[in-house]
Amino acid sequence: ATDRPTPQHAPRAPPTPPCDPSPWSRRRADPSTGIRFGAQLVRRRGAMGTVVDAPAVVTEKEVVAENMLGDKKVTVVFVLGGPGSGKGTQCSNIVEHFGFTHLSAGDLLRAEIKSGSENGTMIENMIKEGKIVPSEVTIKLLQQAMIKNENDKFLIDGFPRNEENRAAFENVTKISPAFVLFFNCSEEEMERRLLGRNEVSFFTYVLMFGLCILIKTTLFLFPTICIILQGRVDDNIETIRKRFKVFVESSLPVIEYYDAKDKVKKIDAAKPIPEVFEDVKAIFAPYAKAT
Ligand SMILES: Nc1ncnc2c1ncn2[C@@H]1O[C@H](COP(=O)(O)OP(=O)(O)OP(=O)(O)O)[C@@H](O)[C@H]1O
Ligand SMILES: Nc1ccn([C@H]2C[C@H](O)[C@@H](COP(=O)(O)O)O2)c(=O)n1
Repeated sequence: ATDRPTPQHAPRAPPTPPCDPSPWSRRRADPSTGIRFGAQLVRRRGAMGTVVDAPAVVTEKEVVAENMLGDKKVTVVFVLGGPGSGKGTQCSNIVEHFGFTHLSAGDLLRAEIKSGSENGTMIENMIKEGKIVPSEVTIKLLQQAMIKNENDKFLIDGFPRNEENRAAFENVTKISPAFVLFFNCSEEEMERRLLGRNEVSFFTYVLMFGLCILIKTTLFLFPTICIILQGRVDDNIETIRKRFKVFVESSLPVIEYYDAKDKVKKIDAAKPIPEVFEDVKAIFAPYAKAT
């Protein structure tokens, strides 16, 4: 054997076969969403033997134009920040003033649990543990929601939560965000807000019980009302602490990734709601609705 260096135009080795055929490896169109995938994602063994999603070799023909969802051109803003930093609150204001559609990844996952889908139990357990649901599940829900909606401007709230979310979304949809709105807030303040979100006074329970007696449906209605009043299953101190840890370890690196691309617009989210919205408004001014 000779010691000659490999010529630069040497034929490439064939791509490694996927070690786990997953929904990602389907090409062209996903029948349930009708979306043409611009890149194929396959499961490969990465460093240290971990399974990672990596784009496979794609031919030029298959590459879909940037920010096209099927045949639709879309503007996407990722809304990120710690749990309880006020993302949902401000998204409602942005929807009202700037005509965006709000898609909360957490809300879509909670709706999936309620729908009784086959993934429901897995999603519920992961949310209770404060963990991040596998990207393929969340991305599929986001894609379906964007396709169903006629709007072309979307606020994607609480996504991408980790590097896997980010890379998979970009690879599958070919969409990159116009910018990332980042709500910066201390853990003490976020904890106070989250615990407050689940607080329902004893008086409210008594009032509801009284109402149920009045309309003579205590047996069926009151337990249902209690479940609704109980609020989110993950707004308890134990899960909140886990969510903070996941945010620091997994979500902050995503914000740093976009920051390095100069795409992050950081908001001081510790201020009162109207003041935070003043800062948000300044950022969204270019998207003002024509009157
Ligand atoms: N600037 C603010 N000052 C005080 N309270 C706020 C502020 N913004 C939001 N809140 C309150 O904090 C709680 C959490 O807000 P919100 O649901 O908008 O946060 P979030 O970031 O979407 O949370 P999560 O990530 O858990 O979904 C709510 O009860 C909301 O009314
Ligand atoms: N990209 C996402 C977004 C949310 N989840 C799960 C895990 C979160 O704790 C939970 C609630 O989300 P929130 O409403 O606080 O944004 O939903 C996920 O796994 N992946």
